[in-house]
Amino acid sequence: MLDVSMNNLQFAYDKELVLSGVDYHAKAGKFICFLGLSGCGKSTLLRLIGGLEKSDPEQLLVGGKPVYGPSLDRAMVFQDYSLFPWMTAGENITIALKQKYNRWSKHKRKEVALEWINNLGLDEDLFDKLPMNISGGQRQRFAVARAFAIDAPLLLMDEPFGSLDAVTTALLQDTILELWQKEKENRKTIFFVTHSVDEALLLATDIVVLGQAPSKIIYVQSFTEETKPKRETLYTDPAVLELRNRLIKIINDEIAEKAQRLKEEKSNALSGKSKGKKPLFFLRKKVN
Ligand SMILES: Nc1ncnc2c1ncn2[C@@H]1O[C@H](COP(=O)(O)OP(=O)(O)OP(=O)(O)O)[C@@H](O)[C@H]1O
Repeated sequence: MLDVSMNNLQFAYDKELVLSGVDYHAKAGKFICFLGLSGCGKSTLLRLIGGLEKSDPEQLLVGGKPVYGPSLDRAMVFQDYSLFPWMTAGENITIALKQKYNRWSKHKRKEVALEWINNLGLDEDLFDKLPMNISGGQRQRFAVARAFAIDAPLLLMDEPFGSLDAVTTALLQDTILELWQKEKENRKTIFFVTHSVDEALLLATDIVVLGQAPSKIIYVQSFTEETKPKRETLYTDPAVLELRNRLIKIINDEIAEKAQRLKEEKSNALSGKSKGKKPLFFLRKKVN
């Protein structure tokens, strides 16, 4: 179980400021879904937590410690390219197990991998196939199986079902929820990026909406076990319907505001009235 603290977290790619001061504390065992406009910095935030980008060590703490790089404590699942294409789907799991549990025998690694393949509803015959020879849904199941198999206390998922069909997505959403809920007191902390308000409503204990870049958090909605929306009542419960409308309005307002800002910037540029944009000096932080 790991908690995550973002303290005025700022980040820029070269001179492009993406996060302008994110303050958030995720308690261990929560399922946090990030929503926000395309380009607002959701994936960047996930990459920072995962240690794939470097932040100021004081601005981001995982389990109370600064993030200096990737770690087996933080498993990641991306929308695409989640598996190494040159290994079989099964080896993608066993290699991760070898890294995490280097004393385990080959037999034990395969046994645990097969157990997780079964947990994800996959046919064991797929173990020896290359990722290119199985379906997109099966690849994502293998990626999720790998993430759960190494038992990382923190799971980072970036639109993991974004390219899958609706039925496969629904099945995988239910599987993830079931696996996460099953752990009771020892639940993983999950950060999950999505564009779908419904997906966030279905999965999250906490929905966090980021504003347009350079972004900050503009809205947070937390649920208890009792108030957390269920699939059966996602489209009938008046409280959930009201919340869905509120979230959609927040996002639509951001879209309208961004469109207006871009229009003004374009018109200023055309009329030569550039406001003299201030240069941004928030460069990628170097951590040694
Ligand atoms: N490696 C990179 N180098 C430079 N700029 C980047 C890099 N990755 C992302 N960006 C820029 O940072 C901003 C935030 O990107 P990010 O992918 O975090 O947004 P997002 O909210 O996840 O978007 P989407 O919902 O479209 O996936 C964008 O303007 C993007 O162009």
